[in-house]
Amino acid sequence: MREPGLEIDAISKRYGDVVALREMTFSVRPGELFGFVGSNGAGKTTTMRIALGVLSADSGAVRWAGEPVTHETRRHIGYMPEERGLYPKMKVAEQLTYLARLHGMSAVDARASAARWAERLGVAARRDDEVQKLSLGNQQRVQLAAALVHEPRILVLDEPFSGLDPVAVDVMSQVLSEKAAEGVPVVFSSHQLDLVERLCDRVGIVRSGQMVADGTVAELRAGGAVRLLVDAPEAPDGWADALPGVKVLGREGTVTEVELGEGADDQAVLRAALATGPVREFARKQPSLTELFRSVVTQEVAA
Ligand SMILES: Nc1ncnc2c1ncn2[C@@H]1O[C@H](COP(=O)(O)OP(=O)(O)OP(=O)(O)O)[C@@H](O)[C@H]1O
Repeated sequence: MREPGLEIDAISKRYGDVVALREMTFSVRPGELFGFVGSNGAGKTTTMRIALGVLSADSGAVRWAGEPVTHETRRHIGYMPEERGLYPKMKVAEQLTYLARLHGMSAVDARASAARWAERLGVAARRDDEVQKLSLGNQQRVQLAAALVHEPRILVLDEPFSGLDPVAVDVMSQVLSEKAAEGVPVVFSSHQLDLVERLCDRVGIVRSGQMVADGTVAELRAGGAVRLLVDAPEAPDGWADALPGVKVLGREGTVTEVELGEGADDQAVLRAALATGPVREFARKQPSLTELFRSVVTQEVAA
């Protein structure tokens, strides 16, 4: 049996009349990079805060390696809060060392770890500067160093990529992949879906406080509708409109994009295209994570 890792089991949470989470459920295995995506207000931050224990759930459980998460377990979680949490007037190295000490490291180990992570995240030259004097992107690098400095066994990061320049995005991506390769379960939220698609082993899409899709990008694709690209240069406008179960999504130049509904036949689309003249291309289109996400969010509006 595979190690269970971090399990979020049927967590519900209300803020007064607002239902923030409804039986939110997912798990992140050791060594897995899990992308947590959803619209604004879908419940990602609330879930992460509950996993960390800074907020309590109304019901449900958070487990690590099959056991309820305790105060002791939480010392081994590296957390990057959305609201960020650095002391503005403390110097970079001082702050990282302090946070490592707070998680139980010896003074010597804490200093060494602070220096190592400052170097790795490209802020070593600013080690003696107050955090408030750094640019926002550099503050964010320090924030990631703060989440990593005590060598956590679990990483929970709330929008770690927001506001970073492309070089910092690369550094952050590498660090997260390395941590996962060391066996750490890594969960992070992001609205940058191209990045999530590139980086993550698994993705969870949250809608209105519930996990509505959870799997590898390939698995999520398999659950979505089939789309076809048909390049038929002589086809008149509307050539595919009357085909049963077929929805025309658009046409660019000579290429028409269609979506196949329940019971629709791709061969019927091909025959209809050939009836108009030559067909230069007839292919299945792989939807991007952004397109999959949009279709889930659209279902929300339709529901
Ligand atoms: N302290 C609070 N008091 C009242 N309602 C809250 C509070 N915190 C969050 N909410 C509500 O709970 C819901 C979930 O919010 P949450 O911040 O978890 O979403 P999110 O997915 O992290 O959003 P975003 O992508 O915008 O950061 C929203 O409806 C939000 O307005």
